[in-house]
Amino acid sequence: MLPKIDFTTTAAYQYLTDHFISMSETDLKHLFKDDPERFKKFSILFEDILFDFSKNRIDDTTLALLVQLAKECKLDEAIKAMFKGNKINQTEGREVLHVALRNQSNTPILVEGKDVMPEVNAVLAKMERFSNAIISGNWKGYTGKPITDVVNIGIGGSDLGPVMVTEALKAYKTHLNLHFVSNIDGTHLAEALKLINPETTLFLVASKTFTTQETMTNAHSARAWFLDSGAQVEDIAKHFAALSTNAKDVAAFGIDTENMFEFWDWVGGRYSLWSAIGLSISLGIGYANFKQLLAGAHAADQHFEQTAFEENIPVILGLLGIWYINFFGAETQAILPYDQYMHRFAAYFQQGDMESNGKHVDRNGKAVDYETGPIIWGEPGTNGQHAFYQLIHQGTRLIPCDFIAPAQSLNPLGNHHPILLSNFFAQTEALMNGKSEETVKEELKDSGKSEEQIAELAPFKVFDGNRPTNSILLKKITPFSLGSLIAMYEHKIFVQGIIWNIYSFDQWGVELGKQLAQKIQPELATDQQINSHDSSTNGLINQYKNWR
Ligand SMILES: O=P(O)(O)OC[C@H]1O[C@@H](O)[C@@H](O)[C@@H](O)[C@@H]1O
Repeated sequence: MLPKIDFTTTAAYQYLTDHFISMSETDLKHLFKDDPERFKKFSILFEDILFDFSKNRIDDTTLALLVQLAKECKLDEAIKAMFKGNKINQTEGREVLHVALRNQSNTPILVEGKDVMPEVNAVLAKMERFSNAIISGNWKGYTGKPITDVVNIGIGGSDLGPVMVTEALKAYKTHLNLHFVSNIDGTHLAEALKLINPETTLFLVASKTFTTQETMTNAHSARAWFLDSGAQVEDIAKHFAALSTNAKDVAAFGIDTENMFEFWDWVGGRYSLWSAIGLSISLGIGYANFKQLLAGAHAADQHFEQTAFEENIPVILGLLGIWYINFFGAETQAILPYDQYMHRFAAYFQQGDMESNGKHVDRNGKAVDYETGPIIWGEPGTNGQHAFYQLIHQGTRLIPCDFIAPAQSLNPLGNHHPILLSNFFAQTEALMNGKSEETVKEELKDSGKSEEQIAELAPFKVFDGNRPTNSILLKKITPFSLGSLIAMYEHKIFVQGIIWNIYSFDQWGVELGKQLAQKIQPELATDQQINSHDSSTNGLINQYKNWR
């Protein structure tokens, strides 16, 4: 079981409350001037990842108090409980063991006394055989042609991870073309079907529960399209595979259980890209690269499990978030990858973070009186710079930002990469240092403006600075380094959930809308006017009926 401590009652929280008063007045650039060792002190090199957290509004005392907070909240105990396979997802009565999926050390991990590693390894071996057969062309479609296209049909955790990873690692792509269909909007499937040939397409029906309405509807439509093209029911075995925990419903759908890749209810949907849900990744970049992804995540798991909190990247990432959310009142967290391939990284962690920590009831079942999960958002640099950075630089809100960039480009084209990285370095510097009124006035004077014009324009051109950022510089985006990075962000979510005393691994908040949609669906079947809801919902439904 997890500890149930209200972090606002700890001694560290009280000290931090006092300490915050002085830190909120402190300017980051002065902290750098006062301490030449600051970068060295507040940065961590892990494998080929440099995590620089020195441009945060912290000093030695802040870090020590945040670490004390983690200790008082018994984070160490909670980490052990997760890795040991305790049922820490208490509201669903489940273990939380995505770490077992990438446990390359193969040390036994017990679920109710039984080692799960043999099962994990067996599914991985099956994924390897299957991936090799498809990629090599040995696996033939029903007319004897090799597979050229793979369509992953899944949503949420059964979609976002594979999409993000296969995009981020596109440079490692096999010859297979990947397509992802998630939305119930028929447009999503219809557009994918335009691009593929049933004779050479493999559909992966990815759903932990195998009951999700969007996925099952899309899967049935894909199956109907396949059969309409002239294929027979017995041909389905060559063109459909299932990634699921629900063998019964997979068989009922008509997918040969030989083509079922299993995982287990101790894998949360948003933590499942490491499981059979990652089959599209293995097909898209090859099994050897998929294995490297797991190895990178495992290295990060070991770092998280074994490193002192002061040197522990996920712990520090998590604590910095607590510092900004619960003391500075920050509401959002931007994730800004300076890598076009990582364009879905922020979207992926929107689910990872917001579905995990978007909770307002603590582990005692009581409503919390403090803020929990941040709003996660972001787009790749430099596009974001020309869109929303204005607000980050000069808006009224404090927005902690994570800047992520690879030192080596996978497409070294002319001088693109040095230009990209000069922007990466410049942005965190600009956010920290800002631009003083004095400098603004000097610049305006140099550009030939009159005294009057200078006085008029200057206020608009001042940057307060003192805006906090993390910089994560990777040597290169590889399957290994990406695996490590994702795992670190996963564990950051865990750290924050423990401190906020919430359950991070359930997602009851997604249910209500689903239930109501189930009720409304039959109401849309007739042209009869509806009056069973509030006047807004009735009005919208009735107008829809008039217009359809
Ligand atoms: O993988 P399945 O079971 O289709 O679930 C897909 C998604 O459904 C949502 O409602 C959430 O519960 C997500 O966590 C989950 O990833």
